[in-house]
Amino acid sequence: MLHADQLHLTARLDDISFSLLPGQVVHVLGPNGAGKSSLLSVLAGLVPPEKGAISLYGKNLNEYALGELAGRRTLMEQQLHTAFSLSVQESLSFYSASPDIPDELEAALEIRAFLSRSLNHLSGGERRRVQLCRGLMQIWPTIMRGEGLLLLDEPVQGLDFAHQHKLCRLLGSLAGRGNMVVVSHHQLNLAQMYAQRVWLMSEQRIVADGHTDEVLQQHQLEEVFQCRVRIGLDSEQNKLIQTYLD
Ligand SMILES: Nc1ncnc2c1ncn2[C@@H]1O[C@H](COP(=O)(O)OP(=O)(O)OP(=O)(O)O)[C@@H](O)[C@H]1O
Repeated sequence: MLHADQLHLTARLDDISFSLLPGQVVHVLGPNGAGKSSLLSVLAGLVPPEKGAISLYGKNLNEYALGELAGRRTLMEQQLHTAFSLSVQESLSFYSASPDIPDELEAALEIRAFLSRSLNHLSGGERRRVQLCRGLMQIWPTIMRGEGLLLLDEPVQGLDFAHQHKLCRLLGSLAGRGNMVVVSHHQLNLAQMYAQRVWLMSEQRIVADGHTDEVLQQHQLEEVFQCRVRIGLDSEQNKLIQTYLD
């Protein structure tokens, strides 16, 4: 269980409280600058909150040794770092004791085909898939026990549609084992399809926290995103969210 109480981080996050239960998938939505990345960094223990406390499985985040935390939670950051000219295989080996990509990860991310290639010679979407694989392999034994905290900042950025869906299904399946997943992005329809819970952020606060259907409502989305929203049904009666400007 992840519990955050009255977080406050100088001008970047304000008075945020929640509890996240094992097995939950939360999608974090909000306009640019709303505080999504800041929140994920704080939950990862990379940035201490100025006020308030976060506990992970009953223990305060700041009481975890760095190595213990690195085996318990993973944070996939928005930026793709490719400063070194490493091969994909070398890059994975920095993060995981085992060199083998678990079959479940390969099925969703499909990176074995370019293991020997340099990270710098991959496309943006391919690099993103490697980055995801690396982050998940970092805590794979914990994920297998269903005790991981997965914090993913805009992981679908750059992925083609099939890989966006494969990733969302993978995250659902990992949550099904008991892992907690917090994923930020800007795709309302992915949240509609795959989130169990949505945190809608605006101006460094969570302004709505609840079941996907409760949060993804026209008036609420229009207010937060300052954009017109139309929610309809497709031919198979699935909800479809469209955004537009007048
Ligand atoms: N390192 C930093 N130091 C100070 N302020 C920062 C820093 N990083 C971000 N900010 C500011 O904090 C606020 C929240 O930024 P954050 O990156 O968390 O937003 P976000 O919701 O992830 O946005 P986006 O959708 O653009 O990724 C913004 O006003 C931003 O300018």
